[in-house]
Amino acid sequence: MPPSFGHQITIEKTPSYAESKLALQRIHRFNSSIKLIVIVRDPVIRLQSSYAHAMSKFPKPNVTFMKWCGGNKASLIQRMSFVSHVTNIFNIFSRGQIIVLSEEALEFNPAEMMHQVETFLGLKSAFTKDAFIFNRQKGFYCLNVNNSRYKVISKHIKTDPRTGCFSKSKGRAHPQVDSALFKNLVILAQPYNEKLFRLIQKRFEWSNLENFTVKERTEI
Ligand SMILES: Nc1ncnc2c1ncn2[C@@H]1O[C@H](COP(=O)(O)OS(=O)(=O)O)[C@@H](OP(=O)(O)O)[C@H]1O
Repeated sequence: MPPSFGHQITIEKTPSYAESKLALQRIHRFNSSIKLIVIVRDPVIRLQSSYAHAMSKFPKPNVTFMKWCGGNKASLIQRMSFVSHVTNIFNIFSRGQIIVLSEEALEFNPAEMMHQVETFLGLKSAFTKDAFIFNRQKGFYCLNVNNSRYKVISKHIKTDPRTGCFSKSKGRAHPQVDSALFKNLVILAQPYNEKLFRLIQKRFEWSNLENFTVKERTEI
């Protein structure tokens, strides 16, 4: 951890820590009052995102999303279920130390989500609505480079200074998904989503059999 002054807080971002009980226990030993921000995502979209990530690192043109998912139900469930990881976090840390947020909230309402994070961390509010601007080409909210705080914010958050957007690796095109496969994935994920919602005592509007639609961004 880099040193920080009394008026600063240090933030560290390593998603894989959440998947390791040992890492969580070691973090607790390091600082038992640390605050944790857990961001989860619609698991079916998360799976598409993992595929896009894997293909960009090691391109395999013949490996379609369906092939990549494979027929191993247990392995798919393992990749789409977050509840066991979040249970570990809840068992090791007290509830007041943890905030569970969704990628969807970050993607579609970044100002509101940043406000929640600032409140949770006990910080003064810095991110107002006009700190963000929707970029049609990117398809995401980006930082508003014309906002008076952009200069300060951009010292800490790496974005393209012309657009205020994250790099190409954030917001990759997702694979087109066959609707039968999508439905099967939704069915597999749903019981684990419900367990997670019960644990965290809030719900996210993730793909389910009632609102069933294949969400596609762009074909790759
Ligand atoms: N504003 C904005 N700009 C760009 N990307 C955004 C934004 N808000 C949310 N997201 C989603 O964040 C996903 C990338 O998150 P991570 O940085 O944690 O992923 S990774 O480290 O690259 O694996 C990335 O996932 P993919 O779309 O699957 O690439 C985005 O969907």
